[in-house]
Amino acid sequence: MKLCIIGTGYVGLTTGACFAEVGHDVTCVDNDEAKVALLQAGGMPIYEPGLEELVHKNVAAGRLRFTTSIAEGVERSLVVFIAVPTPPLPDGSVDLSYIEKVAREIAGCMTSYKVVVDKSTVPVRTGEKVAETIRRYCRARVDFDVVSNPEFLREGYAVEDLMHPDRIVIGVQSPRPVPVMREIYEPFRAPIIVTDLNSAELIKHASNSFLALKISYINAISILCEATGANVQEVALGMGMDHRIGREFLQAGIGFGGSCFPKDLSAFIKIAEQLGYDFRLLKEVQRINAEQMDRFVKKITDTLWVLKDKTIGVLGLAFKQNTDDVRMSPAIELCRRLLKEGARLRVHDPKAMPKARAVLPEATYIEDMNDVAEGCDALVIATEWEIFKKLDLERARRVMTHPIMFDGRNLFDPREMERLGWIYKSVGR
Ligand SMILES: NC(=O)c1ccc[n+]([C@@H]2O[C@H](COP(=O)([O-])OP(=O)(O)OC[C@H]3O[C@@H](n4cnc5c(N)ncnc54)[C@H](O)[C@@H]3O)[C@@H](O)[C@H]2O)c1
Ligand SMILES: O=c1ccn([C@@H]2O[C@H](COP(=O)(O)OP(=O)(O)O[C@H]3O[C@H](CO)[C@@H](O)[C@H](O)[C@H]3O)[C@@H](O)[C@H]2O)c(=O)[nH]1
Repeated sequence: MKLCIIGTGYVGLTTGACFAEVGHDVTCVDNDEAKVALLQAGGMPIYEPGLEELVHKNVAAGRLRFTTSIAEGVERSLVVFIAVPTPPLPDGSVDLSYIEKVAREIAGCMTSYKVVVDKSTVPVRTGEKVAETIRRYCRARVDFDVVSNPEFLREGYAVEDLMHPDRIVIGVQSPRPVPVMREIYEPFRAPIIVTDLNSAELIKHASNSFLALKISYINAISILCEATGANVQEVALGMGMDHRIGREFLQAGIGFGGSCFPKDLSAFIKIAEQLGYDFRLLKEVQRINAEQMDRFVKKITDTLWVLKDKTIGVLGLAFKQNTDDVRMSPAIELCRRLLKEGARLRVHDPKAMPKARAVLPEATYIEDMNDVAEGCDALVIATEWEIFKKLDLERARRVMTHPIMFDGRNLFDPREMERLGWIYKSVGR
């Protein structure tokens, strides 16, 4: 099937590569000329495990190409996916100007029937607006369908999630585009659910908000664990073994971040408000998340007292492991808080240092994680990278002024750390 994806970011690029991998003919469009030139030259704008090989392989096979021209992509394809940003406005609502602009541009160059599929995360009722806009701006007066097909991939695991999705959601206004959408997804052998447009849009915001709720829930439980000497990881394990609860998204830590949860939560609260419902449950999820960071910073200041002129080593800058993405990263937020208190920072991340330098220029960037501890008054673990578990703890202890570690992601075993001579503080244990 001939597909066009408008917006070649995390979602557009990874989705485009996976569609090509299963045999579709894919044109990825982006208005960022530098990004398109980089991709055309064989470069990669993001780090995502397995993506580079997939892109190169499918470009070489002639199934995947990059362009800055929406007209070219639309002309060539039957199905046009929209994967542009839907960033937050200052009041928490969604900036839909990217979606509206692209809808107008698609309409302007349609000369035959198209299925226009929204993959960006949007407020309920956006699809209806997209359909209205296309109808209004389509000079050729051709027929079209609008579909909502939300994306559930996780950064760092995007290829895996796209190739083996839990489910595919297809929201439609009529049955007409359903066979085409089924044909696109047939090679992925995943359950497909067909809903109305509004339900599909709600599924995305409701899912992300529920996952964020799960994290805030376990973070709240971590407070009770600290107050009683219980261990939040054992509590999470015991809860999660009930299949109705599930083990995932019960990792206590310094809170959730990233380009999705914080903005989607604010958006959903705003959408609910506009629909006449005060979603207090989700406001509490936000509050717990913010307080989790406050509590962790307090843990550091309570132990180190004055941070001015102290040197702190921070391991992790990405908003989670396996990615170089630092958008709304709790690790970056933590670094800013420590800098504000006057601390000097020595920082390291396996993949995110180039992107972090742009938003956190004040820190000293260290190439080898085992060199970070040199001369530090404390070490902080801010991102859950597995590789940090291999840190040379003996060497770190020797080169620090004091062997103190604040583990915001519970990577180490508290008893083992004490045995090794560390003052070790983690979350909920
Ligand atoms: N990042 C994720 O893990 C993820 C997962 C699921 C859903 N989403 C949603 O998908 C959407 C895209 O997110 P992302 O992380 O891929 O964003 P991104 O910023 O990485 O990529 C968006 C791309 O769209 C391009 N763009 C903007 N306006 C354009 C236009 N008029 N024409 C052509 N290209 C244009 C930008 O240059 C950019 O390359 C958002 O709604 C997001 O909430 C993101
Ligand atoms: O038990 C957990 C799980 C995650 N996190 C944090 O939560 C944030 C988000 O993690 P994750 O959900 O794995 O990453 P994203 O790539 O942002 O993916 C989420 O947001 C995407 C964009 O909407 C959705 O497609 C995905 O389904 C949804 O998981 C990160 O800061 C994690 O450190 C925790 O603190 N504890």
